[in-house]
Amino acid sequence: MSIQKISVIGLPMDLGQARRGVDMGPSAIRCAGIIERLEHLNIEVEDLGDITVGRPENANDPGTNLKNLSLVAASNSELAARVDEIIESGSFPLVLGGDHSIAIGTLAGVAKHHDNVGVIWYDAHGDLNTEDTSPSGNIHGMPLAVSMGLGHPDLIHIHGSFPKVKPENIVIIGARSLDEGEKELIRDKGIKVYTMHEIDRIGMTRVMEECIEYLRERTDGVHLSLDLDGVDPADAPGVGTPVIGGISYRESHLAMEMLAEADLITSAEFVEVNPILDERNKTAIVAVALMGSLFGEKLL
Ligand SMILES: NC(=[NH2+])NCCC[C@H](N)C(=O)O
Ligand SMILES: [Mn+2]
Ligand SMILES: [Mn+2]
Repeated sequence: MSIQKISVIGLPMDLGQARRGVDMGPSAIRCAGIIERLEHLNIEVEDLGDITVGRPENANDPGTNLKNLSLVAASNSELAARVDEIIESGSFPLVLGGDHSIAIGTLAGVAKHHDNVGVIWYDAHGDLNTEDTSPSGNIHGMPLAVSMGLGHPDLIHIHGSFPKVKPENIVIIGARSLDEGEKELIRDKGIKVYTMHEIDRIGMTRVMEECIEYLRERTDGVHLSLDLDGVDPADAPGVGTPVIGGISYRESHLAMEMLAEADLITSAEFVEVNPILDERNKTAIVAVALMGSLFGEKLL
């Protein structure tokens, strides 16, 4: 089943982390031409605009070290409902962030439609912290744990019962910065991870072949959650938590083309584009090129 229609929706939220500006991500990605790019691919495209995000009155809710918990939770509930609606209508949800905490809402909306959803987490980080292990209190470091049902009740209960995703249905690609608690969780739950070591060692081609085969066997739909900081900061400098030694633009491009060929992905989000930290919108341009490839763009 190839994709007939894509619905683009933005969540311009920067409250899941400490560096302002990632709320301008959806706008930067539209400026880089995402809608026109997708329209060229003979797929019907609709742009649903952006979800409205509340203004933070004080950074911390009483009784928790999670920053902006109530606003992050509210925005994610709204996103979950919108993603749910998009899938219900037979369209493919393409979510533009925003910081990575928005994956909580996307996955909650997606999970409604699957018994066994798979996730590709393309990221320098694991985003597997809980309030007990987080070094920062930033919710963008937690969405994958939340989606497994681990974390604050206000987050794990968004849009339905938990867990949204089973640990054995997750593949992390590009990891090179993991906190101690995250490493423990990965070992504990047996989450499949291709760190930069494996990418260097066996190459992106084999990593993607293995990843595709692994998820095809066990899932009934696969969500791609692509954090632009998975890409090396030389190619994607406009991110709030850059980590050197990342996946190149070329390798990322290949990974997206292989996913397009595999016809495996059923929803996607591109997050953490921060135009304030960027160089002439380079990171948004990279994001748009990767989306083009994901949806089947070819040179010839
Ligand atoms: N989506 C991201 N960029 N996450 C970065 C997380 C960094 C760190 N592990 C933390 O918990 O704060
Ligand atoms: Mn990251
Ligand atoms: Mn991330």
